[in-house]
Amino acid sequence: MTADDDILRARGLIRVVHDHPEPGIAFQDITPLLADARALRACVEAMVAPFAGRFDVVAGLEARGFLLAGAAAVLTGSGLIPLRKAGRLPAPAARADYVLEYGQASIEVSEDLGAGDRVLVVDDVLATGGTLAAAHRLVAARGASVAGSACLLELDGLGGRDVVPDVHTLIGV
Ligand SMILES: O=P(O)(O)OC[C@H]1O[C@H](OP(=O)(O)OP(=O)(O)O)[C@H](O)[C@@H]1O
Ligand SMILES: Nc1ncnc2[nH]cnc12
Repeated sequence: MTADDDILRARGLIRVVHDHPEPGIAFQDITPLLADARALRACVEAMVAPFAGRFDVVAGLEARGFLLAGAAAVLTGSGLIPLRKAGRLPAPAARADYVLEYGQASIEVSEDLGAGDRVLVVDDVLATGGTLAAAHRLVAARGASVAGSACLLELDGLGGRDVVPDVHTLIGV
């Protein structure tokens, strides 16, 4: 089985949960995909592949982005920077506010993201693009640069690609 076969299979492992977390939302649940060793490895490898050698650290978005970012960091021998929901970091150094498909939120980063760092931003889902755009602002606020962005899923019809045109995504739903 090739890596492409594994990614095709990964697509079949996404569970759609209707009306979660609120009525009208078709929630794309990646839990079954994460539980499958081959699918998980193939997806993380394919997410980082276009950016090989071009980043120093992987920044992962809370919460589901952490799961993929941690794997991506270890796989590529990079450091890991958590971009946390506001109020969770003991010593935040910068903050960005944003709106998403079902609410609004803020994210923060610590001073461990430093000036000059080249950052690969990793998340599970691209929907409206609000989260990823906020992550880009946060990276810039620290004087670091975005080397690339990768998401496992891209939700069609929510405009995320218009907001962050260069994002690399694996599976469109
Ligand atoms: O493109 P956007 O419209 O910004 O939406 C994408 C974001 O929405 C979800 O985060 P959420 O904070 O809902 O959930 P989580 O804490 O479970 O990861 C998802 O994990 C992405 O981070
Ligand atoms: N419909 C959706 N399913 C899973 N994660 C999401 N993040 C934003 N919208 C989402």
